[in-house]
Order: sequence, then structure tokens, then C-alpha cells
Amino acid sequence: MKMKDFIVTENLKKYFPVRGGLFKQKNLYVHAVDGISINIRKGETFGLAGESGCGKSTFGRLLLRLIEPTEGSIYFDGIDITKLDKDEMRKLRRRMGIVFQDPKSSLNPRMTIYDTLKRPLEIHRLAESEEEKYDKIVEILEAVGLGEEHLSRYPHELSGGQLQRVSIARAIITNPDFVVLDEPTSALDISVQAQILNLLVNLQRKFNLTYLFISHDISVLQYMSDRIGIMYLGKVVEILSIDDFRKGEIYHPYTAYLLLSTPALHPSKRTSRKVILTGEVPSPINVPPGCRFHVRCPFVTQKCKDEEPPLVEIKKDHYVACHYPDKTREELGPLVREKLKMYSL
Ligand SMILES: Nc1ncnc2c1ncn2[C@@H]1O[C@H](COP(=O)(O)OP(=O)(O)OP(=O)(O)O)[C@@H](O)[C@H]1O
Repeated sequence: MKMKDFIVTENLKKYFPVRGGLFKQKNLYVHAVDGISINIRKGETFGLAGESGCGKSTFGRLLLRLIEPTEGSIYFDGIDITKLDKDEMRKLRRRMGIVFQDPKSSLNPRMTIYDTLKRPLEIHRLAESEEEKYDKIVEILEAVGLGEEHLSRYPHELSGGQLQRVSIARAIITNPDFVVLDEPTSALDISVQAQILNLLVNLQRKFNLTYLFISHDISVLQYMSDRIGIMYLGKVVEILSIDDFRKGEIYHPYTAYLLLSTPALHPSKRTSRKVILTGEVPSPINVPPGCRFHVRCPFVTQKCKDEEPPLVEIKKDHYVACHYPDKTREELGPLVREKLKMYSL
């Protein structure tokens, strides 16, 4: 563990048992997170990308121990949180926050905004008097761009963007160090998305926050992240700096696929260039042997079917899990770079 690492996972796994239906009594598991070892540095935004169902949300929840891992370790500022008891974990939670995709379902419809924001202060005993609570709540509301007039409102009286501001206020009112942002703008109108992203950037600076930013939206990730991890079927297959990402310096065929399959933002820049991959994402219940991407990979060899490639540092700050990283760089790199020119980012 390096000094600047704030969150570190070692071989982290979460398997969910499959219950009922066809699979009854077969002892089958969804390999939602299947051996992830990564680090998130103090003060950075680590973006996590990947198709729906690849395990991004499960990974985010594991980092805060909102769900229990099946195996592996999670270090939070040097403390292995998998070893903490309930009480120790509750104390540490003050330093963690989470914002979910849909504020409508994550906020209690029967609680006013004031009561919603008061709860974390009470759980963590962060204010002595009612007056102190009130002041802290107003201060945080103002930090997220709302005001005293919103305190007595209920969630149904606010817009989607305002509700997400309340969710963000709730996540940071305990003055945390680390916040998981799980698709925080995906449920919002396009016009509101940019405002919320800018708010998150400003809050990060103001409160010195470290973010895990989960999104399937490449352009949002590119805007927000310092480094990006690409997830495929429960594994991280590539980690790269935002510079390498922008330059199209990519070594995993799946990362190239993600970029090539994302539509350009501006319709006039869209092309009908064919997507390089075929085939469905395999089921996380039946993960293919060897490299789990081999069934969709254009460069597959026998080695890929037999041996799982480890995540290795291919150059400074750039990690990839592929037996043939140069193939992607040489053969798909030019296509990716051409595509990147089409992003109006
Ligand atoms: N509580 C659970 N019980 C059983 N399976 C689960 C549970 N939570 C998630 N899964 C399964 O684990 C896999 C990963 O799900 P997860 O929600 O982490 O993916 P994701 O990448 O965040 O997808 P999305 O972008 O659609 O939210 C999926 O196959 C999902 O069905």
C-alpha cells in the first residue's frame, strides 16, 4: 500500500446465491465481483465503467461495507474494514458517503428535507443542540445550492435535480473523506446533469473528497475522472489515467469496444462504423474459463481460453489484464483515436 492510497481492495469478491427457478438446489452463484484488487488515491476521482450488470454497484457498496464481501480485504485509510465489528464500522461510516442513481427512491417520501438531513447528524452525534443541527443543515444545503426555504418540503415537492442535491447534502453532511457516486446523474434530465456534475467537482475541492464515480456513460466519466477502471463480468480489466484515455492509448479490447460503441455526443458526428464485437455478455453465473472476455474477443487464441490473464502494470500508472495488449493498441488504437475525435467533450 502506497502512502497516497486511500482505498485499497485485495482480491475482493462478492458472490450472490441464485435462489429458486430452474437453478434450485444447484448451489449456483452470481459472480458479481470476482477478485478485484485496486487502489483509489486520496483526493482523486476514480471512474468505474462497464456495461449494465458487470458489478459496478456491487463493488461500490462493498467499499462501504453496505454488503458483506464473500472474500478479500478492503482497506479504508489503512484500516481493513472487513475486520471491524458493528460498532467500529458504525463509527467509521461517518467518513463515508454514498449517492444513488435515483433520488426519488433513495429519499424517504414521508420525511421533510430537514429531518432527512438531521438523521446523519444524530446517528453520528455531530451536533449538541437543535440550534447547532439547524445551522449545519442550512450550511450544507447552501453548499449544494439549496436554501432554508427547502427545509420544510417533502421529496415530492422538489424536482429531480433538487432531490439529487439533497441526496448529495445527506452524503456529505457528516464531513466524510470518501463518497461513492453511483450513476448520480443518469436519472436526471440532460440539462440538469451538467449542473450536478459541476456541483460535485466544486464540493470535492471544497471538502477535499475522494470519489468513486460509477457510470456507464463514457463522456460523463471522461469529464469527471482522474483515472478510469474498466469492469467486465466482475473483474477490472484495465485501469488507465484520463490522459491515456483521452489519447486513445488503450490496451484491452473491451475498453476499445466500450469507446467504439458509445455514440458521439453530437448527432452530426455520428457514423455507422460497425462495432467490432459480437456475442452477448456471458452470464455472471457461468463465467467462461481463461480470460472471461475470450468469447467476444477479436484476438482470441487458445491461451486466452486456458489462462486467465492477471492485471499487470504495462506502463507507469496503466494496468491491463490481457495476454495480447499490443494487438489492441496497434489494431484498434487508430479506430479508437478516430472515434475520440468525434466526442465533443
Ligand atoms: N442482492 C443481489 N442478489 C442477487 N444478485 C445480485 C444482487 N445484487 C446484484 N446482483 C447481480 O450481480 C450482478 C452485478 O450487479 P450490479 O448491480 O453490481 O451491476 P452494475 O454494473 O452496477 O449494473 P447496473 O449498471 O445495471 O446497475 C448482476 O448480475 C446482478 O443481477
